[in-house]
Amino acid sequence: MRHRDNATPDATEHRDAPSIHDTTPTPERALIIAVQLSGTDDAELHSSARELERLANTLGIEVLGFHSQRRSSGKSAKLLGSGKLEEVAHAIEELGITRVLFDGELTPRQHENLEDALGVKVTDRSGVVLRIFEERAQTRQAQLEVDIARIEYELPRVRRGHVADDRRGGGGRGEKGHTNVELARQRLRERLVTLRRELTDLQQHAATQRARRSSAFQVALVGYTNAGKSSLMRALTSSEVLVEDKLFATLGTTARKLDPPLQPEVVVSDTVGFIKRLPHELVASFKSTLDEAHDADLLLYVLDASDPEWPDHLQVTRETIQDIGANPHSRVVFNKVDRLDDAERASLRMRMPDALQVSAMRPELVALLHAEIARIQETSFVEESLLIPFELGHVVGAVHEGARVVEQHHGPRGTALKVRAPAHAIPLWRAELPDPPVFDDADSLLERAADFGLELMMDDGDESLESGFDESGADYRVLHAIDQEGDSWILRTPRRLGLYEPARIEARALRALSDELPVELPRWALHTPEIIAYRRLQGRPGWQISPAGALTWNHIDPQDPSETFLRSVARTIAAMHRLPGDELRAAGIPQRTPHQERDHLKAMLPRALSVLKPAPEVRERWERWLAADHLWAWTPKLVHGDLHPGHLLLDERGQLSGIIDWSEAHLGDPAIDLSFFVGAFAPGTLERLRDLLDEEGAEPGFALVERCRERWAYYAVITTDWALDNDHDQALAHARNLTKSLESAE
Ligand SMILES: Nc1nc2c(ncn2[C@@H]2O[C@H](COP(=O)(O)OP(=O)(O)OP(=O)(O)O)[C@@H](O)[C@H]2O)c(=O)[nH]1
Ligand SMILES: [Mg+2]
Repeated sequence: MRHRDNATPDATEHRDAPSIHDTTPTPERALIIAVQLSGTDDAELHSSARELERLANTLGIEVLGFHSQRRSSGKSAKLLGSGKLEEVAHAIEELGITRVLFDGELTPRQHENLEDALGVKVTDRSGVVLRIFEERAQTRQAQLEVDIARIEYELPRVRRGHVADDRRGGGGRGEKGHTNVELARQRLRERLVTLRRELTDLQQHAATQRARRSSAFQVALVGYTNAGKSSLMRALTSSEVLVEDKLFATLGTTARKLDPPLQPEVVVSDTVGFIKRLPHELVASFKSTLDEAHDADLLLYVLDASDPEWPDHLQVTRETIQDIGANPHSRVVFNKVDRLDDAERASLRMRMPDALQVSAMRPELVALLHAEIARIQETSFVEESLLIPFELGHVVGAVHEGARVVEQHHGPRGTALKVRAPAHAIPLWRAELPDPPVFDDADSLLERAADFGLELMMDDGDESLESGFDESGADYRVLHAIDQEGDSWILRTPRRLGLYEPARIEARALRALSDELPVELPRWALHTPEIIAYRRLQGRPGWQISPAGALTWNHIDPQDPSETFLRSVARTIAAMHRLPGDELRAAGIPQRTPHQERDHLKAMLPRALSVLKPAPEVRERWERWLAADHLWAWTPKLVHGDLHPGHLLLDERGQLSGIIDWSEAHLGDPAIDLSFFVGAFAPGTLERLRDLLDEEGAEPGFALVERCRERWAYYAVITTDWALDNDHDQALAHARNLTKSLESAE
């Protein structure tokens, strides 16, 4: 019965086991055995065994029974007690069992002992999964990954005096005995090196292939095996992808165009299914098959709605995706809802209101998924303008293919295209264009705006504005301009290169927020690395600082801010707190968790201390705040990040009508925006504002007043850090004054 003299048990099986392609009428009959360790409850034990049964079915093995035993350790050489072994041996007799499947991983020693005790072949979980992977590996890459996993699985087992059998050749089949062990191992290791090298080459090739189509919006279907990923893929792309009611129908990924097509193009990728407790030898090869998920713009977590274990499946899938460090926008998709009745669908909707309910078998539901993909693609778009010199006509073609062109302007220096496209696509085209200049005179900036079709003149009619550039900002020069109709515009141009990426984040934040808040936000009509232009908003900033440093307040009295003003602020902040974090992250708005924020602030302290040399009690105050865990338990909310009165636009009555400069916007500590009410207004203002925030339903978190006060006290450190980075003497002087005021307050 046993053939173990010249091969490990698993390797032997390959010769004996009926392949799933065999027409053999009698399927193998198997029992599953398991060890129940303390800490594993019955439900887990059985669900894992059911999964192993499905895996076995995939290999054409029929499972006829299940035996388990509670043990304190899975490490003993015999694994099961002798009584249990007898019970299993008896069942083997009774049912005509030809194979025992162990739901776990066996050491080579345990493997041997079990086979000796039971008299039939034994396969552990790794062995089963490996065999499925081998059967299903279709692409060369998948085959290589599985071969590598197989050799890694075999290598330690050669030690037992058996020479491993590398099924795909080269491993030394038939070589025998202890004397050849070292030689056999050496060969396996050499083979491993060759396989790995080939795999690396192939992966590089795959990566370049991905890069080539990456101006397309990429959707990846991920999820548990048998959830219906391949079926959905086929329904979404009208293509033939292998679909089978077996686990692991898909190994290796495939990518196809969404059908009906969208503009710009959407590519859908299918991926390998997940399982719980993936054998460790296979983890690496499995994860490498998830590269597509890594690069995706949208991940669809596909769940089988008719499988009661979907919550587990979702968790496993999410954890693995996190492990590989992928963090794109994602949606949960329940598939196979055709198998549910209305009540079941309603209850799923209660549990997962944001999940889509679809069925690969129902075209009208597939159409819903198609529409959702289109909607999410749309939210991923950014709107920017490109000026393409006439000699680079091929870029115009590429842009038309990969973007939605919303405006086109032919000027003397080239074709200007205003496009809406996935954020990652635009830099690909920009890379082919000449670098834009830095503008330090107003006329050439206006001329550049005209190249994009925006005809503006300098605004020298308004007495309160400086003519020419406003040079007060550290990063941008600002120009006030008017158009043909006399409407006012703001033009921003960076003082240096390298501000394009932060500006893109600001653009995405503005796009995501512009219709969501009860006040006006800038709408960028022109966005390029060198110019940002928008219509000036109504209202006046709460304060203005003259070039000489004099501060004037508009429409509010900082000593007694009106109820109208404070309520309008509270209402806006409440609206910001209500925005769903997921959507904002998906729209490209960065997040800082309490942990990250604290580390970020801590890191500034040493340099600021050495420059500011504060009194000991001030230093202690700063350190105490950073160490007080209870003040760092807030939930990240949308914050403006630099909400001083100069960024608040007010109408005549002092009501907030607009907010400008969202360059620091992120998901973070709500106290950041509110701390200015400690620093810039009369004592007691923050407490008044807090009560209004409560009334308006804002969620700034616990201990708000203390958090704002301490954050304000730390503002001296933050300002110092910024002043040193930007070589800004005025800001440094300001930070010193703040520090002094803290000393006298103590
Ligand atoms: N009733 C029903 N069955 C479906 C649906 N979608 C898929 N199936 C069936 O579910 C089984 C698995 O489908 P696949 O598309 O191969 O699943 P997969 O997620 O790609 O599986 P792996 O490639 O193994 O990870 C097949 O028998 C499909 O016919 C659906 O919406 N409704
Ligand atoms: Mg599949």
